[in-house]
Amino acid sequence: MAKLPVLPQTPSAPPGDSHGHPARDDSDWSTLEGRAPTGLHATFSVDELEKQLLEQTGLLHTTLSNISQGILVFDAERRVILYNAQACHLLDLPPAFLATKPTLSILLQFQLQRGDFGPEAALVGQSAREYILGGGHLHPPRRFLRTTPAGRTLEVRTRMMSTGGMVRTIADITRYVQAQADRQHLERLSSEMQATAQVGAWDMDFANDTVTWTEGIYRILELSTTDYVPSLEAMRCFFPPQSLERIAIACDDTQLQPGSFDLELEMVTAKGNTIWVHMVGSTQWRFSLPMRRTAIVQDITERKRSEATWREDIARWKLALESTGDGMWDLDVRTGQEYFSPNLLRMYGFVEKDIDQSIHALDARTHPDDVPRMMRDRQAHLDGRTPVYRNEHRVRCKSGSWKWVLSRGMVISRDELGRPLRMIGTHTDITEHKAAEAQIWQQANFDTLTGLPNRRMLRSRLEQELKKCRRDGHKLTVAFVDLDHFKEVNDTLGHHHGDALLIQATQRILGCLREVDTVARMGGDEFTLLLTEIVDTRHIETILAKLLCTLGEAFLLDQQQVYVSASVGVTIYPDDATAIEDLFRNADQALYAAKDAGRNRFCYFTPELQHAAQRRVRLTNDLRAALAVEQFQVVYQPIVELATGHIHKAEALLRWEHPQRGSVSPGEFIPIAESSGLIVEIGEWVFQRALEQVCRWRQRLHPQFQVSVNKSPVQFEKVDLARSRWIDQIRQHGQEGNCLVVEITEGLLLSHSDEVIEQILALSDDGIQVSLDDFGTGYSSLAYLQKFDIDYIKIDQSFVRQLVGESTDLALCQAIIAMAHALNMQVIAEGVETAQQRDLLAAAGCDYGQGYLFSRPVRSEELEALVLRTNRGVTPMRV
Ligand SMILES: Nc1nc2c(ncn2[C@@H]2O[C@H](COP(=O)(O)O[C@H]3[C@@H](O)[C@H](n4cnc5c(=O)[nH]c(N)nc54)O[C@@H]3COP(=O)(O)O)[C@@H](O)[C@H]2O)c(=O)[nH]1
Repeated sequence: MAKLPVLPQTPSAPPGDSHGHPARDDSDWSTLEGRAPTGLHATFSVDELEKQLLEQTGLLHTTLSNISQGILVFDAERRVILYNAQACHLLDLPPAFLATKPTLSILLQFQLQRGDFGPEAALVGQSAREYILGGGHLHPPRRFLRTTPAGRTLEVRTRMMSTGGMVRTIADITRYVQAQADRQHLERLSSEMQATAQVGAWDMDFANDTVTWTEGIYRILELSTTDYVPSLEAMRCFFPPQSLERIAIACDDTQLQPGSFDLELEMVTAKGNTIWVHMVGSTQWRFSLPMRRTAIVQDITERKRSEATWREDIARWKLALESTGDGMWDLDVRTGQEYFSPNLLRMYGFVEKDIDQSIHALDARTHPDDVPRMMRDRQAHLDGRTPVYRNEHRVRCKSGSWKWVLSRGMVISRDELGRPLRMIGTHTDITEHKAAEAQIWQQANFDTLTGLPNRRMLRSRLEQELKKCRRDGHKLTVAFVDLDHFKEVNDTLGHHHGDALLIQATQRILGCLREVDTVARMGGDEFTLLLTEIVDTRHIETILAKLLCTLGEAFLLDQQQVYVSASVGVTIYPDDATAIEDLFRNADQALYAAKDAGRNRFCYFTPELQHAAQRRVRLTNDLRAALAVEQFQVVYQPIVELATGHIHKAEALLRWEHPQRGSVSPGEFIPIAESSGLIVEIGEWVFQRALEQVCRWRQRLHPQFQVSVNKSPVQFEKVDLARSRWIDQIRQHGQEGNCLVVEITEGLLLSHSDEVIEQILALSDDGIQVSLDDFGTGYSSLAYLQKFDIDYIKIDQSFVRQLVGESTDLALCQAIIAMAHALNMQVIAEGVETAQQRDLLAAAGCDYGQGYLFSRPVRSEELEALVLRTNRGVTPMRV
């Protein structure tokens, strides 16, 4: 601390001028400088006075050393005559420098050079910058602020003294300035926040009849902050009567005191606009009198407007939804209260009073089987996991009946945490739709005639059963059942009776099976059985034997007894195959084998059957190429007139010389050609060859020579209208229709197709004769044949083969011959291999014979030679 010189005393200080120049006032200093209290001169000696003075000087030292402000005292020449340590600290001046009593000018020079004021004294407040840069020669400002290079803010105050000197105080107001800045920042934030949130606050002091409100209220009420001073009375103008009434009830009701309030009110702004505010606050009461009321006010006009629009929208939606015929529901998710529209209530036969307006009302009427799924779906939507709620369930109506409804809905409002508040939706009556759906499902999966599962359902059941078998290691039997001769029944007795037979057959099949088994109708007369849980394969045989037995018994159709049998193909999982397609293919092959073996039996699938099937597939492929590469040949077998031994008829028979397999039997490839449809093209080719041949033979052998051509039923069914009719081609060759005989099978006659019947009759009209092949193996009666204009019937080989005197077969042959003749038909006996057969047949009056006895089927040249020989009187011989 510098030595303190004693300053001269002045009696009074002149007041400061009105321009802010420092006032001359040294009254404080007088105390500091140790002026003696009044009366001391009279009571104390000089020594005592000096002593007192020293004490006061010490006190002054101590005081100056300990105050927070820095002090610099200048004399009239502006020299530093007094300073304290705080001044050195705040101004960062070395005490030694001040001890030299520098003038103000030197001091400022020092500070300027050191950069204390920044370039161009930028760190000094505007009011003092000129003074500083002027080296302190100008009149000093009474107060200015400056920032130190270290970032502190100093407040510098200067007071002129009457002595001509001056006192300068320096205070560090950094913290004050910072706090000031923080406060301003907060105020700015608060103002912005109020503006953004459209919030304000007011405080009403009823005791002092004053109101204070924040800037936000000015904004909300569209008031200018400058020209409006709020008052309790004036505030009432902003509330319309209904709002004042509500305030009176909510805030001024003494029953509620001390009351907090939360109101949504209408207000009218200074510009006359009606707005909505949310007012939350409280009232302080004393002796039943309101003392003070504070409230936060938020402008919620926008929200109210959108709520109103939203309400209108909802109302419109409700109207629209109701007009669709759907029922509407509106659920308050938090309370569970639910509104049901008139349509919805009507849908279930209710009126409003019948049912609680609660979510539980319809939940309780929901079918118990549907509840878990419905709850899951609804919760998923409430939790925000699905965009919409959708569920189909049954609801019990007032009458007790059930209605299927499609319930759809959506959460339309959630709180700030995303929790659902409100959900609306509809109920659509889908009872009829469900019934139709069930019917469609039934039709898609079950056979309408028998009610049995159809092919599609069978596959699905089989998939299930195979899964179980895989899991449990069980075997499963797949059996294809085909009713033998069903087609004949259908064709002869009509579809109505065919249907009746199928229904009865179904009942019989079901009667042979166990609950666990499945029987499906695949279409027509084909059924499939799935025999599950078979431990011993002997059970399969027991079941199938029973099945064949029951299906072999007479069916009573409209008083008529009808007999059919069944052929069954059996395959076993997993022994034969594991895949569905393979099992089906196996069963089909086994069925084929059962039929091939004479029907009315069951056949197990064997690898050999598979090989045979594979062979059939290969033959089919080879057949396609056979015509083009000329692997076919037509051979002829004579048909001998039994009475004379003459030959003027022959049957054209097809032969296939396969390049690798050699000669393939027609018995093998004709069925393949039929099933593949190739028979149409092949048959046409045979017809062409036979026609060409008969033309030649009519010239060379006999003018009435006839060639028989086999025409498969498939050729009648798949008639190619683009091709010219056979009669046209015959005539083009200069022949008449009777040069050819068409051999048809009995089955074809049973067809009730008008087209087929027409074709058969057309043959006769064209003069082409018709021969009925394999007679006796089918169902046709001779009387029935009459209407088809049949010319010949060919007794099947099976009757001729065992033909001996007085046999049943002979009796049958005799009967057939007699009846045929009676009906004006001629008879050809097939398969005549012995002279005895020939003689018996001849004796029975049979017109013609065909068989190895006379000749095997031979090439045309050979037959020609044979005929020439024979007809010259040589007895026909075995070739
Ligand atoms: N749609 C067509 N079917 C045809 C055609 N060619 C032949 N077939 C049919 O194929 C079946 C087998 O015919 P195939 O092997 O030629 O046998 C015929 C004769 O060879 C045989 N036959 C004749 N005599 C005897 C005999 O004394 N013993 C004996 N075991 N077999 C004999 O009979 C078959 C005659 O058949 P069909 O008179 O037609 O009944 C057969 O069904 C043919 O019809 C063709 O071009 N188209």
